[in-house]
Amino acid sequence: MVDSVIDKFGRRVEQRVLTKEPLSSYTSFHIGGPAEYLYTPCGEEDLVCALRAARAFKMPTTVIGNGTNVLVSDRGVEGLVVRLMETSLQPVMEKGLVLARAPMPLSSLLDFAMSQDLSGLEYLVSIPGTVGGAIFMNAGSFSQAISTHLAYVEVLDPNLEYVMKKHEDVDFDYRYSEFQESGAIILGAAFDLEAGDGATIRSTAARIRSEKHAKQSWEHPNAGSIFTNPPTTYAGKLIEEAGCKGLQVGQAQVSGKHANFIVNLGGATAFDVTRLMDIVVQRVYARFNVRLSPEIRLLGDFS
Ligand SMILES: Cc1cc2nc3c(=O)[nH]c(=O)nc-3n(C[C@H](O)[C@H](O)[C@H](O)COP(=O)(O)OP(=O)(O)OC[C@H]3O[C@@H](n4cnc5c(N)ncnc54)[C@H](O)[C@@H]3O)c2cc1C
Ligand SMILES: NC(=O)C1=CN([C@@H]2O[C@H](COP(=O)(O)OP(=O)(O)OC[C@H]3O[C@@H](n4cnc5c(N)ncnc54)[C@H](OP(=O)(O)O)[C@@H]3O)[C@@H](O)[C@H]2O)C=CC1
Ligand SMILES: C=C(O[C@H]1[C@H](O)[C@@H](CO)O[C@H](OP(=O)(O)OP(=O)(O)OC[C@H]2O[C@@H](n3ccc(=O)[nH]c3=O)[C@H](O)[C@@H]2O)[C@@H]1NC(C)=O)C(=O)O
Repeated sequence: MVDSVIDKFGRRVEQRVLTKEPLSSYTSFHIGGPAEYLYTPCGEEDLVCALRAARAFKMPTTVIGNGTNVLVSDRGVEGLVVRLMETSLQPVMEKGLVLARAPMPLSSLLDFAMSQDLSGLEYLVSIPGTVGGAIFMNAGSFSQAISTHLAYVEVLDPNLEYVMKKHEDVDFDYRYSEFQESGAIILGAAFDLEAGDGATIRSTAARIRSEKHAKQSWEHPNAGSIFTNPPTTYAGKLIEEAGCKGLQVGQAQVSGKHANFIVNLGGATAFDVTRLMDIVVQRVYARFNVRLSPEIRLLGDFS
């Protein structure tokens, strides 16, 4: 088996490739079957090397960050799964911009901004993903999003060419970035932040963090909000009013604390979660004539 990994990816990449690795260990839901190959690159040259190899073998490629907004199929994911998550990375300042690589945890970016008394990212507190995952999802809260203070994004386009895109040339919307359609891989980003008062920045972040922890469900593995909010209302409100709080399929349950969270009570499968999501969608539709759309990204085969 090791030989075939070397044959496919070469010696440079081989040591960091795991075969048939359960993805449940890499998702906040603690759900998911095996990746055929799971690769955590050591820098961008290695990443490109592995992607070229996958391409040469016509192998499908899937990118994950910290796995906090994904539901991975019980059958796992075919081909190469690239995990872009690296806790040792730190932001740097250059020409007045804060530069962050995609695999960096958002919390490191926030820590850095706070240490420099820079304001603008406080609303990203307690979002447990990476910088890359947050840009892909245009993550945010309280009507603010990571795109707000973005100066530019560096990506690998589908031809594996390096491209730098200015903020104004990227299509962003609520929980949407054009990367969800283009297939580009986010490598890094630059943020244009404002100088602020350190104490105010920290107290705002602390307040947002405690508000989120008070409302949201952190006691069992989950993936944050399951559905996006419809334009003029809240998914959690509709799900609660449709009588779905506490509804359970297998070990997956609509949280009793926040109805737009599904929690894994222990050993839930992706099948349990998708069945539960279907029931919630049907009940909300029957009651309010509103069709909820998933925010979480489904990876692997769900047919
Ligand atoms: C307790 C909890 C609270 C949360 N609160 C919030 C919140 O307040 N606001 C909010 O918006 N979200 C929230 N989330 C959801 C989630 O944390 C965010 O969407 C986060 O940005 C996902 O980042 P990630 O690195 O975990 O991405 P992943 O879940 O690993 O991936 C998400 C998607 O991004 C793609 N992707 C990841 N990295 C890259 C890359 N470098 N290039 C291209 N594609 C990439 C993946 O293919 C996948 O489709 C919460 C989740 C949890 C568990
Ligand atoms: N100086 C100040 O006043 C403030 C500073 N900050 C800083 O900003 C940075 C970002 O803060 P924050 O985003 O809150 O990140 P943190 O890394 O501090 O995480 C906050 C807490 O949330 C928990 N958590 C994260 N993800 C999940 C999950 N999926 N399910 C359950 N629990 C989870 C963590 O638990 P676990 O450890 O188990 O992962 C941790 O206890 C931090 O470094 C923090 O120090 C934030 C607010 C105020
Ligand atoms: C967690 C995520 O992001 C969160 C983000 O942290 C918070 C920050 O306040 O705002 C959004 O939640 P949300 O819209 O559910 O915010 P909340 O303030 O908890 O609830 C909105 C409204 O719904 C009501 N509500 C919520 C949950 C519930 O069980 N019942 C209910 O009636 C609340 O009372 C409130 O009036 C984001 N979710 C979406 C889909 O936009 C995520 O995207 O994964």
